[in-house]
Amino acid sequence: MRTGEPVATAAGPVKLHQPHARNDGTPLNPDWFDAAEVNLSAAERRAATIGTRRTVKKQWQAAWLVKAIQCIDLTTLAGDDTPGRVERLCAKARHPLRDDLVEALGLTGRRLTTGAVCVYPSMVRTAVKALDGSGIPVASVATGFPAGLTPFEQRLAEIRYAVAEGAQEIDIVITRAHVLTGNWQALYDETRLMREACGAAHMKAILATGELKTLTNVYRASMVTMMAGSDFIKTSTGMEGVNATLPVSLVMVRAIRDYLALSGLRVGFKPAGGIRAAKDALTWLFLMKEELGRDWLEPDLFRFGASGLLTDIERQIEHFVTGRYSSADRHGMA
Ligand SMILES: O=C[C@H](O)COP(=O)(O)O
Repeated sequence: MRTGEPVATAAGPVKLHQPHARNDGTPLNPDWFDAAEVNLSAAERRAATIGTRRTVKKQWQAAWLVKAIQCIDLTTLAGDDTPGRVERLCAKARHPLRDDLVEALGLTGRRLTTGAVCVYPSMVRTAVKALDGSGIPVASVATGFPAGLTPFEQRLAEIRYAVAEGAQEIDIVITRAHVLTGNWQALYDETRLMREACGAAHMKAILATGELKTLTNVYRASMVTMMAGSDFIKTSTGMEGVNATLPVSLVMVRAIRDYLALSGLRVGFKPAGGIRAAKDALTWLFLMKEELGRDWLEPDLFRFGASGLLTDIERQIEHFVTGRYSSADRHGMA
């Protein structure tokens, strides 16, 4: 490649994070989802074509990968998280690519960061301090993540705590039982109260789709949590047996499209859990572009929840720039 040539134009220019208007929700409208039935094999067939319909190579691929970096919620959610690990993660979020790669991509002097850093509530303060002045928001999981089965008042208190510590985004988990028993009113009411507890912080609702049994349940839960005011809907905690998949993502983005058509309100999407390959990240970006359009390729409406994805993206960009792969352990994360 010719070095120094700006690549970040194929999927659009590198833009500053611009939060979109919030989703204030609507009343619970069962008419919007009661009759919905999702055909599993049709969803699987359509999902299987997404990665095959478009191939991007060389500088175009590098540009899409830069876009993917900007949309990552760089995550650590492990029992052995330490302040030191969170600080290293934040340093990586500020500076996701090595200087020589940034220069070769022609992006020197441009702001290139991940979309956010995502941590447990007790790590929010450390992350906020480490990201000071960077403009990178801290996202906190809350509400008894990952199972979401602590007493409800404690779940709300956890949201308030994370917000008070400085989190600008809260990733809540829903009560799966409400979906599995079809108690949409309870799901709506709980999610509304969580949204209230978030205050000015944007709320992402984690559906834990691997535990919802059917794609029809995924569609209905998506609609109800959007009506309750979720700013994003998110596939998974990363801790379920099955996490982000393309068929589930397709159903959720179609729900976002339907909700937009019915309410006029835009909701973001966050696939999370098990997304580690740069190639897979590209497939998700293509899905967003095809199903929802260009606006859903920006961090205000699209995020990857991922702990390891950046490692592979950096390797692929290094390969594009130098023609060689280095081993993954050269791209330390946390
Ligand atoms: O929300 C983010 C997920 O927990 C990340 O999952 P991952 O570690 O499989 O990338």
